[in-house]
Amino acid sequence: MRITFIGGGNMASALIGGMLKRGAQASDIAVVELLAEGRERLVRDFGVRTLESLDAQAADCDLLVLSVKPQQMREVCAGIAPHMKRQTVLSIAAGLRAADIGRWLGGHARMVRAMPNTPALIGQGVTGLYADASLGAAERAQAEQVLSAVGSVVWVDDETLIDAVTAVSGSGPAYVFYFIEALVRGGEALGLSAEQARDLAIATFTGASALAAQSPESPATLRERVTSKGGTTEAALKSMNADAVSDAIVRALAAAAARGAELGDQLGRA
Ligand SMILES: NC(=O)C1=CN([C@@H]2O[C@H](COP(=O)(O)OP(=O)(O)OC[C@H]3O[C@@H](n4cnc5c(N)ncnc54)[C@H](O)[C@@H]3O)[C@@H](O)[C@H]2O)C=CC1
Ligand SMILES: O=C(O)[C@@H]1CCC=N1
Repeated sequence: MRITFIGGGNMASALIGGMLKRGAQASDIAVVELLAEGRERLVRDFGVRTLESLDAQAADCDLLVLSVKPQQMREVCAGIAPHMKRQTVLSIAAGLRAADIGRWLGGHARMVRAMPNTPALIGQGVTGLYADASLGAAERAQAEQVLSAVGSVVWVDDETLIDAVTAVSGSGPAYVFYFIEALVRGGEALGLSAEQARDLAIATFTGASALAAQSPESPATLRERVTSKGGTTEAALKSMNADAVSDAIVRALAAAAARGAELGDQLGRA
């Protein structure tokens, strides 16, 4: 499958890096990237063909991945609309609806929306996928092939749920890093070195995540197992509950999903 990325930034690099690690051929991948330093990095890191703007050869691909910022998408689509034929188009942009992107591409119908996340870089991403019910199985499989090379995939059958996926797992790595940063800060405040606190915090996240993934028990039960009556964990969780940390996280996810819908409304109007 020949794939052309439009936009070679953070997320496209995570997808390309993951795909190459899983055996994809660099010669099957082209990347249109506006910035010269971005193109140099893509060639150096991945050995893929790079271009400043789409040419006929790169447009003649099986899958066109739109990986620019939502605010850049409409202008980008206007530039590639004359090249559109039967390619499947995969957008990873937050918020933007498939129908609006299809319209900007001159009435293109073969659209898939995906919301990946950055652990794709090490093959441990998770992606939510959506396509209109009218899209064929072969086109769905093309999109799924890219994303499943860099982690697991979850299809949703209602496009609004992509904003929920964005809130949970698209943005989610940032919350995890935020939590790790807080653990490190707390550990340092208690006298550990930065390095010790970092090692302990990251290993705890890795271990607890793996335990949650492998155990038949729910996260709530696993949490209870750590929490001895009258012990240290109980003291910490009481403090978190007093600060309504769980509710704050639920509100944060609602803010992320609302921002996705707002981006779709604002940018899609154009
Ligand atoms: N960073 C993340 O964790 C995730 C990002 N996304 C989505 O992925 C998309 C890209 O995000 P990032 O990679 O983080 O942004 P980024 O800013 O790192 O990458 C966008 C790239 O597109 C290039 N670009 C801009 N206009 C262009 C044009 N006309 N032609 C060619 N290239 C052009 C920019 O120079 C830049 O390198 C966004 O729509 C975002 O919503 C989705 C899931 C996760
Ligand atoms: O922050 C953003 O808008 C993008 C989408 C999900 C992760 N990064």
